[in-house]
This record gives sequence, C-alpha cells and structure tokens, in this order.
Amino acid sequence: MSTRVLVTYGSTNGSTARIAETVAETLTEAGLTAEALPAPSVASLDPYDAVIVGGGLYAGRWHKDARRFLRRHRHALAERPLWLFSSGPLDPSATQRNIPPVPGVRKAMARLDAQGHVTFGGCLQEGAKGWVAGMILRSGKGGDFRDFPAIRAWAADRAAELTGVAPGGSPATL
Ligand SMILES: Cc1cc2nc3c(=O)[nH]c(=O)nc-3n(C[C@H](O)[C@H](O)[C@H](O)COP(=O)(O)O)c2cc1C
Repeated sequence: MSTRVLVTYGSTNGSTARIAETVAETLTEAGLTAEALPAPSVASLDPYDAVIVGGGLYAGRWHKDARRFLRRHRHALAERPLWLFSSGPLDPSATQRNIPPVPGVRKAMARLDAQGHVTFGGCLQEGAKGWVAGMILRSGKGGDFRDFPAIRAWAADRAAELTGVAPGGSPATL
C-alpha cells in the first residue's frame, strides 16, 4: 500500500490552501496517497503515515489553525515524518534565498523533531479579509509571490524521501 500523506494548513485568504493542494497533487503524481485538508477539520492522524503542515504568516506568527494543529496532535506527530512550510513574504525574497522559520515554528520543529521547513512566497489580493490587509493592498504592496514550480519541486523532494526514489523516477543512490 502506498504511503498516506496528510497535507494540512492554516489559511485565512486561501493562498496557503492552494499551496497545500499543489503539494498534495505533486505527492499523488509521485505515487503516494495524499490529501490536502484545512487543519481544524482533521480529527485524527491515524489514517496517515506522514504529515506536512503549512501556515500563512501573520504578524510574525504562523496562522492560529496551524499552531493549534501542532498542539492538538503533538503526540501523533512525534511518531510520524513531519515537514512544515510557511507562506508569507509579499516580495520575491522567498524565491531568492532560504527564509528560516519564525521563532514559534522553529521551537515547534525542535519539539516535534520535524524533518524540515521551507518558506514560500505569499499572496495578498483584492478581497482579502481584514483592515490591515486592505491597508497593505492600498499601499500597493499586494500581489501573488507564490512560486509554483518551486513548490512542486519541494513536494517532489518530500515524495522522494518518503519513497526512497529520486524525483523523476530513478532509484535513489544512497
Ligand atoms: C495582517 C497581515 C499580516 C501579515 N504578516 C506577515 C508576516 O508577518 N510575515 C510575512 O512574511 N507575511 C505576512 N503577511 C502576508 C501573508 O502571510 C500572505 O498574504 C499569505 O499568503 C497569507 O496566507 P493565506 O492567504 O493562506 O491566509 C501578512 C498579511 C496580512 C494581511
């Protein structure tokens, strides 16, 4: 049976959700069984062998749904391969360099012995919730900075780690 991966997320305006769906699609293409679900809707990790958790960044913290997910499922998470991703920067910085996790996420990674973390660019567009979002948009700092080829490449690397097969299908040489 193929490895079952949960890709779950905390997202206010849907852009982190779309990243999670892209990750799940890429894992599925690589032969894994993967689904993307909003973090509050996940009752149990029993059906999954590995977990990827993503959170939008808000004022230097992970989205509260992603933080709560890590707390609620900490025991089950500690027993499974776990990767985290953040989505936030509203500029090309995440494509140009590695952006480390915010302090809360860094601490959670240590507690849960997570395998790794990546920061992807964020997205803020017309219709986003909240007055701060409106202010950012009015000041001309919105836009879509998600790099989908980079997101797919990161997910393909996770698939390779989980299956022991290098991206592209050739057996990993270890
Ligand atoms: C009120 C507000 C605060 C934000 N704070 C941060 C931040 O601290 N760091 C960051 O990189 N991006 C920040 N962003 C950008 C968001 O992380 C980005 O829009 C992200 O894609 C949102 O994800 P979501 O659409 O899944 O909610 C902020 C956006 C808003 C509206």
